[in-house]
Amino acid sequence: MSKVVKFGGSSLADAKQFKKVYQIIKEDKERKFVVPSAPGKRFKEDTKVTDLLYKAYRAQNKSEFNATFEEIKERYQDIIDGLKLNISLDEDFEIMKKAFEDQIGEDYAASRGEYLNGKVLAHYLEFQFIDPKDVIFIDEHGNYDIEKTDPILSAALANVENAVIPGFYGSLNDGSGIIKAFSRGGSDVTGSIVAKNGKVDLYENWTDVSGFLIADPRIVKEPDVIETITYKELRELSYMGASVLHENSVFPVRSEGIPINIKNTNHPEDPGTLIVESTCHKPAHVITGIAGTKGFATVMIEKDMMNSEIGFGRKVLEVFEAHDLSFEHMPSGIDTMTIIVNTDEFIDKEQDVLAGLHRAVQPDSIELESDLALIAVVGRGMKASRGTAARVFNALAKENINIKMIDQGSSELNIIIGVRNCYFEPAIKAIYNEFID
Ligand SMILES: Nc1ncnc2c1ncn2[C@@H]1O[C@H](COP(=O)(O)OP(=O)(O)O)[C@@H](O)[C@H]1O
Ligand SMILES: N[C@@H](CC(=O)OP(=O)(O)O)C(=O)O
Repeated sequence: MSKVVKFGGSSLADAKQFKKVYQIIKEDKERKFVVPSAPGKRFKEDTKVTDLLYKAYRAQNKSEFNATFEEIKERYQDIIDGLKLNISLDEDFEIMKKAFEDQIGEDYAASRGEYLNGKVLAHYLEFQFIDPKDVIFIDEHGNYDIEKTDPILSAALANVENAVIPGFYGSLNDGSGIIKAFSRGGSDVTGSIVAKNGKVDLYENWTDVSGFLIADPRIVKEPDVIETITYKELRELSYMGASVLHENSVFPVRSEGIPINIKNTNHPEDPGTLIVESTCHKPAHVITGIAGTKGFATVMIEKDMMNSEIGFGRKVLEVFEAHDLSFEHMPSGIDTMTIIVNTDEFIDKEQDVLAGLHRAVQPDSIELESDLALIAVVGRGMKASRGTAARVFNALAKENINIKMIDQGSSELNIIIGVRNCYFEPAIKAIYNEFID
């Protein structure tokens, strides 16, 4: 049996956390490959190193740049000193400084957090260091290039006893050697790619909570841990905002049937959450989890007899496509069609989109609102039980929360509800209390 272990930024925030990580790795020889993130927050108001790197790269003047760069250097020096390691990152910082000044690329800048942490961790563990720029290839949209990566990465891991492979980045897949990062939280994806190509039996994802929780612990106080969850359920929850695991981490391991175990670095004895393809384990509750995100906008298009106009939906969606906008949901009535989009992506393009829609489908009216939060109630147990939607609606009605949108897929794995941003937290609490005693 062999394992990949990914440690998130919270698990590697300072020397004290590094020591826990060392202990965890050294007590189990099966923990062969280690994927570290950049140092995360040491306390609530702290800044993640990745955010400092973005800040340094975007600095408006020399003094802001110097101050931020020094802060980053200190974060690593504190770790090195705290662990009494005989390693210097001076040369790396010199190269970085020059590259930042030459504005070599934001992804390069962000990736240095994982690169440096990987170097320190590999030295501490006395494991081989593998730079993902040589073995992981990512396309321009931030997706990993399976064909290019898999043969190279699996060959690189085949004859290695132990290795540290930093998370979050690789090279652009066009042969240029340019550093390319995944989207935020992407070290989880690296862990999954390494698990697949290292042909391991288990992917352990170590973080600061004892597993995937039924709801966000920042909204619901001490929510129950989900013991077992399927890849499908997990993807729904992480896509909708459960940030503990990147939504794209599912794919590489899913094709190989490798389970993911979410574990707590601060409480390694806790069993955590097991994420599997399929399971006979009955879920503890009708719903497995609740997650959501604020910040969506609705574009409500009204036109009499819309229902009889063949091609109406296609023409509407083509306008969004032409403006490089993806849509989240599309509830519709006889004479109305609503497109739900991410407000941040939409806001700068809204007037162009409106003009495009008028040209494309000549609607009677278009109404915009930008105050929507989406909440997903997810559970493989929903298929077998009746009245789940009614319970969700009742719970919200009792709290006087108006539902602005409902979407239930025919897979019966999830119900998506739209509420105004201000009802986001109360709605999650109400649903949690309805289903979890
Ligand atoms: N459903 C959930 N279950 C567990 N944690 C969640 C959930 N939703 C949000 N979180 C948050 O995700 C955090 C862990 O993810 P993240 O900050 O990315 O950790 P790491 O630094 O280990 O990568 C938790 O501290 C918690 O606040
Ligand atoms: N450090 C990167 C990548 C990452 O996955 O970090 P973490 O494991 O701390 O979420 C980020 O902050 O986005």
